[in-house]
Amino acid sequence: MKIIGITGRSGCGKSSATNFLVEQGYPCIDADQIAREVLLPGSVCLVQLQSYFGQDILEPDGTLNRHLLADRAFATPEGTQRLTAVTQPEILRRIEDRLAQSQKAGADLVFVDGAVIVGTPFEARCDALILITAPYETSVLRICARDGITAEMARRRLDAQTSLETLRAAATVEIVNDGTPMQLKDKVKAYLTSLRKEDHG
Ligand SMILES: CC(C)(COP(=O)(O)OP(=O)(O)OC[C@H]1O[C@@H](n2cnc3c(N)ncnc32)[C@H](O)[C@@H]1O)[C@@H](O)C(=O)NCCC(=O)NCCS
Ligand SMILES: Nc1ncnc2c1ncn2[C@@H]1O[C@H](COP(=O)(O)OP(=O)(O)OP(=O)(O)O)[C@@H](O)[C@H]1O
Repeated sequence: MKIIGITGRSGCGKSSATNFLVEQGYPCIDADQIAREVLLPGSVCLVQLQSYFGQDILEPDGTLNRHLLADRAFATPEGTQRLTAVTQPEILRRIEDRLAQSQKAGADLVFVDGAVIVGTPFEARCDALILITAPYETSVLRICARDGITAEMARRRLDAQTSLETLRAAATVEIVNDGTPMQLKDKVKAYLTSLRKEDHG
């Protein structure tokens, strides 16, 4: 079974590309969705995050205040590293569980969408890595529109993430999402065609 990672910095269009692949019937594992499951009320990871980022990141009912944690964790590269160190082992374990299920179901190809693949042990599990990119200020505008945060917060989020140079060095292919959503779909389609050619040639 071939594993293809889809990565890129915040707001580049990973989810948009993955949604298209799901529409086309490809099995996709969403690492952000798994990350949400890992931080449900009562999880051990939440307790560890609280001790570093503050007791108030949890609401009185035990749910995570995602905005507050994001503000604190993405404020510095160290904070982002700490967030990753706490959550990543459990996220990777759950991704492996889902991959095993896909393999059992007879899938020959699985896509894994994750902002944090490069530099993790999961990078070596990927047979290919698609990097989605968009111009910096385009990403800022898209993040602000989607999440209702200020441009300053969006830039901070981007600046705390793995550099584009590092991501490019690890990627098999780069898809530049600087046009319309339709153009992004066309680029993903072209990649799928090249993949089929590779498999049959
Ligand atoms: C801090 C949290 C709660 C903020 O949630 P919120 O809903 O506000 O934002 P969202 O999850 O959409 O993340 C915003 C952007 O930051 C990226 N991001 C999330 N965590 C990290 C991280 N540890 N390092 C770098 N980028 C990250 C996301 O993929 C996305 O591009 C959330 O990002 C989180 O739980 N992060 C830790 C888990 C993780 O590492 N997720 C990435 C899995 S691939
Ligand atoms: N080509 C495009 N033109 C206009 N808007 C776009 C385009 N691609 C994506 N978007 C929008 O930009 C926002 C960010 O895209 P998306 O959520 O796919 O990025 P992402 O890489 O998954 O982000 P994150 O890692 O922050 O979750 C979304 O609201 C999406 O609808």
